[in-house]
Amino acid sequence: MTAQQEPEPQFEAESALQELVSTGLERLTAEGVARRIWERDASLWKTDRAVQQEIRERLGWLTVANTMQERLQEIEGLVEAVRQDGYRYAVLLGMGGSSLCPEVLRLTFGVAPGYLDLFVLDTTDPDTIRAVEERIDLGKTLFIVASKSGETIETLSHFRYFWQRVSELGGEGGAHFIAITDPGTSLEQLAHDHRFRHVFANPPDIGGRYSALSFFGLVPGALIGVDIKQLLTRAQEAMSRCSASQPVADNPGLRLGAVLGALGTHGRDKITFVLSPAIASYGYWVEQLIAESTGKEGRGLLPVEGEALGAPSVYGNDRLFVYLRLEGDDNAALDEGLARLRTAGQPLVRFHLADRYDLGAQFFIWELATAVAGIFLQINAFDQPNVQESKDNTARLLERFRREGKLPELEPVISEGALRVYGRRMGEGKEGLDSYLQAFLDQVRPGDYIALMAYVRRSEVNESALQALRLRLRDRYRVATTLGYGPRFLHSTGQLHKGGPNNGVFIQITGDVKQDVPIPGESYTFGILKEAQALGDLFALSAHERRNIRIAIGGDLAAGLQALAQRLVPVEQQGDGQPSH
Ligand SMILES: O=P(O)(O)OC[C@H]1O[C@](O)(CO)[C@@H](O)[C@@H]1O
Repeated sequence: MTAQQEPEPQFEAESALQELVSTGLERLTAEGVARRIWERDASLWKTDRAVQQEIRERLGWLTVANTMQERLQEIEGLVEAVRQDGYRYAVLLGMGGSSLCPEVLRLTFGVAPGYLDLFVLDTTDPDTIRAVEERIDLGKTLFIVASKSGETIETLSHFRYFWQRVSELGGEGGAHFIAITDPGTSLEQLAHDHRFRHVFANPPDIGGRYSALSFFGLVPGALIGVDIKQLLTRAQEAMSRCSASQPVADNPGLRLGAVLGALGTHGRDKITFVLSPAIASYGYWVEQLIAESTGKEGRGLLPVEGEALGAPSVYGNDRLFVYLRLEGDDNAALDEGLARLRTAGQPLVRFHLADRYDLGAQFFIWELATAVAGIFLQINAFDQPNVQESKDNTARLLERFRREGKLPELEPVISEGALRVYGRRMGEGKEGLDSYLQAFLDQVRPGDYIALMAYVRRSEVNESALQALRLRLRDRYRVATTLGYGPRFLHSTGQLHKGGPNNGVFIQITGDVKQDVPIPGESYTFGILKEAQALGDLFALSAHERRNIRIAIGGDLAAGLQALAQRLVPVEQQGDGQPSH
């Protein structure tokens, strides 16, 4: 069969890897996995009865596209009403699964004429909150409070802040707010108490990261003018291609799941996304899906998103590349870079997207494939047990702040210029900044990954400095790298960091807050909350004996990041893998 005739996704690899996947597909066929998934047979993942019950309550994503086709009127009614009332902006307050699909839609489709411009607020960074506020007109802004559980601290803090700001305008504050949440949550109650304009009660049998095609993705999408009916239709087409009546070999979700599962359990566990520029943000969503679903019980797949393509020499044999190629986009450099990687023997999965609405199909296919990969990994792909640890640490730290008026201050192991480093002592002769950082990075082994966790504003300047640092580390150590912004990544790769295999090397980066923002009704500010989250996560990483350091940059962040890149990977140590574009 040629690559063209092969059903999607196409999988290109050496014969040994092809065989692993064929064996995986045979297993899926023999065990009737397609049928059992649609029958919601939770024994596919776990034997424990209680866990099976929990899993059954998380499989609503399988058919939610059908359910939502029936609920379009409710969404359209809201959109028409707010447009008529002159609203021009929407700000989504939400984390992880409650925010990532809306962000992908905004970045992929833009804003249609006459619709609302959408800002997604998924951080406690005070500078970012102020920056969003500066770009909107409060009187013409609709706030979307999105939380499945209704309990998420970031989201509730944002609500308090913006509720107060809107109240200062006078008039009916509730007209500026809608909620998306599960039935019966405290957020639903809060919305009623504050007379929100509307509450979308989401089907409760869907976990956050599987909720793209539910109200969580669709309401914000409709507000910016995305044709959500079309998005759902593409998802439904994918659902029928993945139905139990299809041969497994033609089922894109199962095929992809078999590739992820079979290769992932044989050392190729760094799923490296290469995305056409117009759909590059899809990586944010799929990163959470894979990391939070699979990273637990010491196992897991690492999604690598946003890492620019490099020369073959910078990659180890732990990668699986995935190319989502959007027809008509600027793909030349990616085509070429990937052709070189194929020649070098790297395995590759390809999907062709005819247009941007094909993302509707991709949402569904990746949800199914991730669930199937979970069968290979023998984990529950629908919980996130280790996220709670960081949250609990943060709650304890905030309690202490309430009592004592301050957070604990860590003692730096090194303080040099604008950089302060916190971590374990590295032994004699490693007391200087360079020797210490070198000793820390000397722990990196093939098959590891380096995670940059930056508690700074996601501005263009910071992003390009951090991406440059990331590539320097990859090219020097030839390992996969990730870049996450805190606290956003806590709801994405954060689960895998603590619950997955102990092959991560973690660098937490913090910067000074320019101007803090209060949280009404609390003694702590957003700045304190962010610091408590950063510390809480650091403690959780240490409790799991993960290799970690914190680097605090004082003063000018851009200059500090540049200095840091040079100290972590001095020019003379830089690798040879120049990015191919
Ligand atoms: O929608 P919620 O309940 O606010 O949760 C937000 C995110 O937090 C998590 O529960 C944990 O990180 C994610 O699974 C979820 O997407």
